[in-house]
Order: sequence, then structure tokens, then C-alpha cells
Amino acid sequence: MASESRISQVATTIPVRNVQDLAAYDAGELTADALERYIRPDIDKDAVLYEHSGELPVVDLGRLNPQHWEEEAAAKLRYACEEWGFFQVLSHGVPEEVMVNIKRDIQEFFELPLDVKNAYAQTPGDLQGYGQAYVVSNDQKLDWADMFCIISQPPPARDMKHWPTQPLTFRKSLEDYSVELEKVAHSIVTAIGKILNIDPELMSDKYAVQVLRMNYYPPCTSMPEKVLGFSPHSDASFLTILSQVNSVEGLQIRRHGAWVPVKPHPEALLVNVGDLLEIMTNGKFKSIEHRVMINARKERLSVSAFHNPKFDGVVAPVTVTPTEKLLYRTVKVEDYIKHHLSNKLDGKRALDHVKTF
Ligand SMILES: O=C(O)CCC(=O)C(=O)O
Ligand SMILES: [Fe+2]
Repeated sequence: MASESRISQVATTIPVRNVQDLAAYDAGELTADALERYIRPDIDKDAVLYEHSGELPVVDLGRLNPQHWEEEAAAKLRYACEEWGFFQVLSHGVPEEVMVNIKRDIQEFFELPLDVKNAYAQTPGDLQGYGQAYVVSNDQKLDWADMFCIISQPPPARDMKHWPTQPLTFRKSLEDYSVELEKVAHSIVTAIGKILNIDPELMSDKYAVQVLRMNYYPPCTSMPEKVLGFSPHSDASFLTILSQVNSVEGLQIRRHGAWVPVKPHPEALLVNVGDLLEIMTNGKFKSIEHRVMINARKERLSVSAFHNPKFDGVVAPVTVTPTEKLLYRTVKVEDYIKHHLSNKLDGKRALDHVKTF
């Protein structure tokens, strides 16, 4: 594929820079030269189906707890995971205050001077193998985005040593958000286990590690329609919970060969099936490709919470009928994540690699 060779070529030969800085520096006069490496010739290859945005399934988590289980809601969750791989979750139980605080602090963090943010950077691999802490641009270096990651595990393993201390309330808001999202992940994974009749023991270690990635997509004044905030990819995670930090949209998901823009309900969390959950469900639940478009005038901010098994764990496909054919090999989480990071963001290549056919 022409775009593939172009990506590896560009990625290895041009040094990375912080795009927030680039956008601010060149505001109003971003030349074609400055933008060259971000231009995506293939961006318009597939149609964008705005008319389908309203169909993104909505799952009411309040109707999927063991005390209050409604079959209708369970059927909706199953449909969302099988047919869309992406859905919105309402009644998720995260207090409004926790949402307000994390959004405010992420916004303030990205407003800090670049050298202050860089001081929180860690070398690749520090996040127990899960990726870099502060990435000036994402790993493929072609995306119009800056990212900052932290890793969080439930106590006593939680280690906040590398978490930023600016703004002053950031550690607290990150911890509160992390704890709340752990609970949401637990509820969703438990409901999925029940729906698929999978032994809860098998599910329980699949979301032991949480990686929070904060994404900042600066406005692109020149040729925004030719630049991507985030290349098409599926997440290597088990389950991802995504939240828009401000109201600027841009996320699009792959559906029937086209792109469907996501317009989240203001109170909803967005949830997507990750590659490892697709593997575990032997392909029944779909880890869907998605990408982010950027805006000419407004910055977009979002925060992704990747819920993953421990790095030294394995994920094996679970079959529910004796005749069901195994579609995936058992994967070592470490190998899978490393493989995903090395091929990064080029469609579903990592997942294709572990198929049995
Ligand atoms: O910003 C977004 O909406 C998407 C981010 C994303 O796909 C990711 O962090 O994996
Ligand atoms: Fe993603």
C-alpha cells in the first residue's frame, strides 16, 4: 500500500515535534511545507456517513447490575459489542464533580509551557511496557495530536511517582477519575461475562491495569480537512472508556466500509471493545477501527482509559459451543502490546496477526 510505505518513510526520517507548539507558532500561516508530513492523501477514500451518527447504541448501565438486571438492556449491550464495537454508556455512576475536575485539570495541564510538560516525560517502556508517558506526537509522528499517558493500578500497586503535580489538583482528580473508571470497567466487564456465560474468574484479571491517555488535538488553521488527529487504529486494550474533555467532536468509527462520526450524549461515556476482548470472545465482539478528524479553529481534548490485563498475563479465546472453531490464538499480553505498538495505528494489522487462518 502506497500510504504504508510513505508512513514508515516519513516516520523514520523526520524528527518529531510538539504539534500544539507548531500550531501556536505558525497560527494563521501554516504553510504547505510545514504541514507536508501531516497531509493524508487517503483521507477521503471512504465515505463519511453523518446520517448514521444518531444510531450509535446507548447502553444503560443502571439496568445491568446484579441487583437490577434487565434482559432488554443486556440484549442492547450484546448488540452494541457484536455489531458496533462502540457504544455510549449512561447511568455510569461517575459523579459529576469527578468529571468536571478531571476535564478542568487536563485542559490546564495542556496549557502549561512545553518544557514544564516535558519534565513529566518518561522514557519509552517506563509504563510497564504499555507505552510512553509524554509523547510529543503519537508514535507514528504523523498525527496532529500530543498525548500524555499515566498508568494506574488499584492500591496497593498504584504508583503516582510519575503523575504530574501541575495543576495542583491534578493528582487528586486523576486518582478520583481512575478509581471511578475502574468501577465502570468492572461493571461492564461483569455484564459482558454474564451475557456470554463466561466464568467470572476468567474475566476478573482482564482489566487489572489502567492506562490513562490524555489527547490534545490543536486546531489546524490551514488544510484541516487533509490532516488527521489520530490515524485509523483499533485499541490493543481489553476495554477502552473514552471521554471528550471539551465539546469539540472529531471521533469517527469504521462501519460497513465507511466512517460514522460520533456525537456523544453530554452525559455519556464512550466505550469500545479492544483487540484483547475481541480475541477473548473468539471474534464475537468487535474491536473497531476509529480515527480522529481535526477542527480548523478549535482544539479538541479527550481522555482514553485503556483497561488491560497485566503485562505478563495471557488472553485465550473462549468458545461457548463445543463445535465452535477457534478464530484466534492465545496471546501473551506483552507480546501483543509490543506488536501493536511496533506496527502502530495501521488498521487492524496486530489483530490479523493472531488469527488462526
Ligand atoms: O480522541 C479520541 O476521541 C480518540 C482517542 C483514541 O482513539 C485513543 O486514545 O485510542
Ligand atoms: Fe483508540
